[in-house]
Amino acid sequence: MAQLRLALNQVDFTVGDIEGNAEKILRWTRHAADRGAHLVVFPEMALTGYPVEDLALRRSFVEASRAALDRLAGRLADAGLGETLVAVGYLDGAPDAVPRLGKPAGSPLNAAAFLHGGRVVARYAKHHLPNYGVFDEFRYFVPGDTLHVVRHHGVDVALTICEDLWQDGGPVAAARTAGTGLLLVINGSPYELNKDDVRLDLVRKRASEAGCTLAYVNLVGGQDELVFDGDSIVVSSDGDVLARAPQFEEGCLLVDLDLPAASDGARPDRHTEPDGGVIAIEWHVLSGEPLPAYEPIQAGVADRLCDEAEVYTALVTGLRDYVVKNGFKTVILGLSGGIDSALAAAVACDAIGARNVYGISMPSEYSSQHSVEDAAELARRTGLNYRVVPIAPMVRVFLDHLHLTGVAQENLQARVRGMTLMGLSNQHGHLVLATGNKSELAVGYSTLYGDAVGGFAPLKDVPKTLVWRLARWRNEVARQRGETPPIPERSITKPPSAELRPGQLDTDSLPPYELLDDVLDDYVEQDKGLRELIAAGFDTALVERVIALVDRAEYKRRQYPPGPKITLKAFGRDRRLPITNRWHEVAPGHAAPEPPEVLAESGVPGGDDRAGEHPARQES
Ligand SMILES: Nc1ncnc2c1ncn2[C@@H]1O[C@H](COP(=O)(O)OP(=O)(O)OC[C@H]2O[C@@H]([n+]3cccc(C(=O)O)c3)[C@H](O)[C@@H]2O)[C@@H](O)[C@H]1O
Ligand SMILES: Nc1ncnc2c1ncn2[C@@H]1O[C@H](COP(=O)(O)OP(=O)(O)OP(=O)(O)O)[C@@H](O)[C@H]1O
Ligand SMILES: NC(=O)CC[C@H](N)C(=O)O
Repeated sequence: MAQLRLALNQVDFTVGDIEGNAEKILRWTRHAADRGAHLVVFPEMALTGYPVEDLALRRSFVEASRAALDRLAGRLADAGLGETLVAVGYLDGAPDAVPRLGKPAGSPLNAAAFLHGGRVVARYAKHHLPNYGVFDEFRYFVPGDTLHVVRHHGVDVALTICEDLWQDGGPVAAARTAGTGLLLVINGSPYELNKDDVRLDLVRKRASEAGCTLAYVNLVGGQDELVFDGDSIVVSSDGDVLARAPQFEEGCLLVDLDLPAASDGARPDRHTEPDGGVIAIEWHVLSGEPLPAYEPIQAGVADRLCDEAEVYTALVTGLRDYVVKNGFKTVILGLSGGIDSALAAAVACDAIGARNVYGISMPSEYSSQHSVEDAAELARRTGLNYRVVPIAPMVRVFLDHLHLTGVAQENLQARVRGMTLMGLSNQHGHLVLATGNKSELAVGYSTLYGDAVGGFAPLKDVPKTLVWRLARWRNEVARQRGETPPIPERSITKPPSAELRPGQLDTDSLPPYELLDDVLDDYVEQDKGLRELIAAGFDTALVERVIALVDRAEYKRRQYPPGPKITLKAFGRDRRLPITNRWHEVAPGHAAPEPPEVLAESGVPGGDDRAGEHPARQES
C-alpha cells in the first residue's frame, strides 16, 4: 500500500475572472500544501468559472484560459509548490478536427489538467457531455476519448469530469481497466433539493465499478440561476464514506488515503467498451517512489442539512453571489406585510446584512392597516432600512390621465410600486428584488412591469407552500439561537392577498395553494399530461383550469428576472416551452379555436394565424 494526502478544494470561482480564479487556485494550493497535501484538486472549469455558456465559443476566451493554465503551472513551481500534483478544470481547444461531429480543430473542450514541476503534464477532455435540464454541453464542447493516469508517489491517479460519473461505462470503466489506485472526479454539479442523496449513491456505485477509492470535488457558490452546494465526498471502493465536506461552504477537505501501490506490470493503452467504442489510456510517471510514513490526520464527515436549511442556504448563497459578483452592495424590495416579501427580505438580510437591505412599504388606498404594521414589524425585527412611500397620490394622477378601470386599474398600483422601486434603484444603485414565488410564476399571478420588475428573484423557484415552511423554519432557528425571529407571525398566518382591490384574496382567483402546488408538482416538475393528472385523482375542472393558467403564462415567465434553481425543474432552462403555441393539454372545450370562418370561406387554407383570435384571450 502507499499513502497519499489528498486535498479537495471546494471553492467559489467567478465566471470569466480567469486571473482572479488563478490567484485563488494558487492560494488554496499553498494552504493545502502547508498542511502536507501531496495531491490538490479543484472543481470543473475552476480556472474560467462554470458554466461559461457561449463564452466557450469565443476563441479569445479559450486562448486566455490555455495561457492562464500554462502561467499557473509556472507560478505554482515559482511558489515552491512544483512537487505538489495539482488537478484543475479549465477551458481548452481541441488539438485536432473532429470530422465525425463536423467540428474544426480548436473547438472548445471541457478540460482538466494535471500540473506538476512547473508544467502541464496531462490534459483530459470530458467524455460525457450533459445535454439536458440546465446543461447544453453539445452546443459547446467536443468530447474526449482518452483517460490519463498519472503516477505520483507510487499511486496511479486518474481523473474524470462530472457527467462522466453520471453515465455508464466510459472513463470510469477505463479506470478499472487501467488498474487505477485513485479516481478523481471534478464537478460543477448544481444544487437541487435531495440531490446530495442521489450523488452519494452514484459516487458509491462508480467507486465500486472503478474498483478503487473515488474522490469527488464540487464547486460552491452562485452563478446566475445556479447554486453549487459543494458536498465533496471521498468513498472507498467498498462504498465507505471516508470524508464528506459541509454543504455550501468554501473549504479544503483534507484526507489521508491508504491506496494500492502502483504495479510495475503491464500498462494497458486502451479500454474497449461493450458497444465497441475505444478509450485510449495514457500513462504519465511523475515519481514512482511511495512517500515515507507521516503523521495521519483524521478526516471528518460533515452533518447533512435538513431540507429547509438546504433550500434556505441555497437561496442565501445564490442571492449573495449574484449581488457581490455583479458589483452591487445593496438591494431594495417592496414590503407588503405578506409572506413572500417577508421571506425575501429575511434571505436578503442573511445574504448581505440588514444594513444593506432597503424595504419600502407602499400603501395604496386598498392596503390594510396590518400590511403597513407587519412591514414595519419585519423591519424592526431584522434591522433593515425601512421607508414608507404612499402610492395613492401617484396612482390618482395616472388614473386622472388614463381613465383605467377593472384589472387595468388594479394593476396600476403594482406598476406604480414597480416604478418607485426602479426609480430608487437608479438613484441609489440598489438591486431590485422581485418577490414572486414559483406557484405565482406558474399561473401568471403577478403584474407584468409591476411586482414582476426586478434584477433578481430569490423565491422564483420556491413553491408557495415551501415559502411558508421556510419562514417557519427560519423563525425557529432564530428562537433556538436566542435571537429575534425575523418574520412577524401574522405575515405567516394571514391569508395571502394582492390587496389590489377591497377585500381581495388570492383564493378568489386561484385554488388553495396546497392543492395548487400538488397539481403544479405533477404538471410542471413531472411533466404529466391532462389524462395522467386526472388518473392521479385530481378534479378534472381543477386540472384544466390550472393547466390553462400555466400554459397561458409562458410569456410572463420569460420576462421574469433570474432566480436560484432549487428544484428538479426550475422555470427557465429546465423547462423550455414556446410562447406562441397552439398545443394545449386541456379538454376539447378549452382547445385552441378553429381558424376564423371568414378566412376559411375566402379559400385561404387553414386561415392566417396573424388574423386569428389569440386562444388565451378567447379563454379568458
Ligand atoms: N402572449 C403574450 N405575449 C406578450 N404579452 C402578452 C401576451 N398575452 C398578454 N400579454 C400582455 O400581458 C398583459 C396582461 O398581463 P398583466 O398586465 O400582468 O395583467 P394580468 O395578468 O391580466 O393581471 C395580473 C393578475 O395578477 C394578479 N396579481 C397582481 C399583482 C400581484 C399579485 C400577487 O398576489 O402577487 C397578483 C392580479 O390580481 C391579476 O389577477 C396584457 O395586457 C398584454 O399586454
Ligand atoms: N403595500 C405594499 N407595499 C410595498 N410593497 C408591496 C405592497 N403590496 C405589494 N407589494 C410588493 O408586491 C409584491 C406582490 O405582493 P402582493 O401583496 O401583491 O402579493 P403576494 O405575492 O402575496 O406577496 P406578499 O406575500 O409579499 O404580500 C410584494 O411581495 C411586495 O414586494
Ligand atoms: N457539470 C456536469 O457535467 C453536471 C452534470 C451532472 N448530471 C450533475 O448535475 O451533477
